Amino acid sequence: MLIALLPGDGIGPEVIAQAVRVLDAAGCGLTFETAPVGGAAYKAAGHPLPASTLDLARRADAILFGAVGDPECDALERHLRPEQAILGLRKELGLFANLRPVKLFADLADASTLRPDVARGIDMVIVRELNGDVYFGEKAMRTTPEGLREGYDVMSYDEGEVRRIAHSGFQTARARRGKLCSVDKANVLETSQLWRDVVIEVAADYPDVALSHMYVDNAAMQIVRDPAQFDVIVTGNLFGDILSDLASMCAGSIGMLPSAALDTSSKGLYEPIHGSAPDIAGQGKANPLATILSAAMMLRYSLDMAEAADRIEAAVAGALASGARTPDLGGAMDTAAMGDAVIAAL
Ligand SMILES: NC(=O)c1ccc[n+]([C@@H]2O[C@H](COP(=O)([O-])OP(=O)(O)OC[C@H]3O[C@@H](n4cnc5c(N)ncnc54)[C@H](O)[C@@H]3O)[C@@H](O)[C@H]2O)c1
Ligand SMILES: CC(C)[C@H](C(=O)O)[C@@H](O)C(=O)O
Ligand SMILES: [Mg+2]
Repeated sequence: MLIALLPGDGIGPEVIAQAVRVLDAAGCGLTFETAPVGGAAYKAAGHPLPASTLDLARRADAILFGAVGDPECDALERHLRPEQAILGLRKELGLFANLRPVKLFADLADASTLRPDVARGIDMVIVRELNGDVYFGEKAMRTTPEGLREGYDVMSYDEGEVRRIAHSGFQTARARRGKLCSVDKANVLETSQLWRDVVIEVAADYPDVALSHMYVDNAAMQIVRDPAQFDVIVTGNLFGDILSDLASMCAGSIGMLPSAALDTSSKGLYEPIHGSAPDIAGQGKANPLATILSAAMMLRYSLDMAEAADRIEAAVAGALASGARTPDLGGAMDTAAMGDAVIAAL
């Protein structure tokens, strides 16, 4: 099995290195090919997503992605910025369904920003649409007739885009506790009204799943008030981006949340939900567990290696149970030492 390794920028290479060590230690027998992406690729090749990197991503059985984003690239034109690489990969490969599991490991209740009794209820998946929404609508800067600068980004979804992510949401819920909460802003946005209408239509195919709807502002509050009420959330690209960072702190740290970006085939891109964290890059402070858990998702969803995925997830739980903590979790362990702890638990 060929894995495209795209470490990217900042802490990306640091966390990817630990995931590769864990995959090797688990005896997965994978072949890795590495390619530059993001700011690193811009600096080396003049483009954040070089054709050779996209080609590797297309050839590989799965993609393991670190993070992109480099403050030195902030002044570039938008199409050359590092973040375009991850947006481009998701779009070019048609990876529209982003599964972001939010789970509290048994030993991490003390790291959650919620009271431990509330935090213990967290076990949900955020199913985030990845190929549409305000991310991919027409966008530009222009000057108004009054001479004012104006920026705009068009938010849109067509019903086909909503229907396919709704199916992902219902199928994810069906395989879990059978509860799906669709999150939108239908009280204000036409995009969201269409979203809600189509989700209700798709629900007819899933009579075994209990569907509810929630406005996104309320959802943000409810996730921190009582996360146990959620099984699966399905939502659009922007709302899912924001809610998943918010939910991560309920589970202890943004360094804990993995993700899978999937199409309808077995191909997938796996990445932590966090970014390149320039504030801690190069200091060994990054928590690699989100990336290690992303690698486990890759084994499960793309490589048909569920047993190895289970072992890696159990090893993460074991490392945490043994007291392993990076600084984001209130400890002092460095990135490689956390990798060591997972390998020891394996
Ligand atoms: N998928 C991606 O590649 C992705 C995702 C989010 C942000 N970004 C990019 O990353 C750059 C930085 O963005 P940001 O600061 O808003 O978000 P970020 O997720 O990089 O960091 C937010 C905060 O969380 C901390 N953090 C993140 N990951 C951590 C980890 N594994 N262990 C410990 N602490 C961790 C950081 O130190 C920082 O304080 C930007 O260029 C942004 O566009 C990329
Ligand atoms: C870097 C950025 C484009 C990206 C997004 O908004 O999707 C990130 O925040 C994420 O969550 O993967
Ligand atoms: Mg994000």
